Amino acid sequence: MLIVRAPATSANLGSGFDVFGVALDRPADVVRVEKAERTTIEVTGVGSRYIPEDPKRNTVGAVAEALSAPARIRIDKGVRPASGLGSSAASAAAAAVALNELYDRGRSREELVPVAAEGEAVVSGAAHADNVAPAILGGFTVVTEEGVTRVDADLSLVACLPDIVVSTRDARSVVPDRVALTDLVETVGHAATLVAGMARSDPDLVGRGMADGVVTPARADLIDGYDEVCAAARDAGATGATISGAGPTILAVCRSGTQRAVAVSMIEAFEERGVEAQAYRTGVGDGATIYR
Ligand SMILES: Nc1ncnc2c1ncn2[C@@H]1O[C@H](COP(=O)(O)OP(=O)(O)OP(=O)(O)O)[C@@H](O)[C@H]1O
Ligand SMILES: N[C@@H](CCO)C(=O)O
Repeated sequence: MLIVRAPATSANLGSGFDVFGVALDRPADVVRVEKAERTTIEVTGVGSRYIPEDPKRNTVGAVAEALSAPARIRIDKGVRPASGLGSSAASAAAAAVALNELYDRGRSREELVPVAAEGEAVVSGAAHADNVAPAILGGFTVVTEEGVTRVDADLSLVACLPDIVVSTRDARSVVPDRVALTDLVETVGHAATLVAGMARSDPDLVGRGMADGVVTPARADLIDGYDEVCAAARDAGATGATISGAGPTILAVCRSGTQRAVAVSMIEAFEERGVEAQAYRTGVGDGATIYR
């Protein structure tokens, strides 16, 4: 048997829709795999009752198929599904790394990114890799058609998860399919600022670069209290806050020493709207890790 842990991830970071992603220290999924005649899946842990065990409907089933690696797969969920924390991607990434090792397929970590993205197509209809890339490689990642670029970064983060469910499929349906040139120019500026900030582990640049006037405003209505929670995070010392992935989690970047205050303020702002929430005090983390 092989055991692999893969982390939660936060995609988009505002200006990098379907391109940027970052691995978080926590939470994480743990996946156990054993060779078998055919693939079977068991799911336990956070939100497991909402996750199908049918290999055709679970992200790890698509990964096993793509690697021709049938297995008994047990998933212990630490990342709540439909959270905006790359729940489906964490399982897919862990399964890709585990099955590659179990069957000695010899794929590099970079080569496993499109394999794990096959799993994402099962749940959201698109094989986007912005969650699976950081879940496999760790750090901050930039995904394009040409491949993945990885940047090491060290940042203090808060991921605040309200008791609201937003499915990626629904959140994608509200994204505009055209942008004006002025919006494009502004987005390129923000995205470039964010990448420079990641390369320098500079929370001010990253926070500034998270601004986005295209996708985020269209999705903000799906999260009750979005504006208030972002404002509370900034007032408590965050340099920026935005929707994590497709939401409803809100990701905040913290100045040194402000992480606890940011977490508390975000929870309280949700509570003022009558929404329960929990906050992960986290940072930029490693990718999938194999435990034999
Ligand atoms: N192994 C899995 N883990 C979690 N969700 C899964 C898995 N396999 C299938 N799903 C389904 O995927 C959906 C959750 O994925 P979704 O992409 O909506 O959320 P997320 O991964 O938390 O968010 P995001 O991609 O925005 O960060 C649920 O409908 C769930 O049943
Ligand atoms: N980039 C994706 C991430 C969610 O899976 C989105 O925002 O729809």
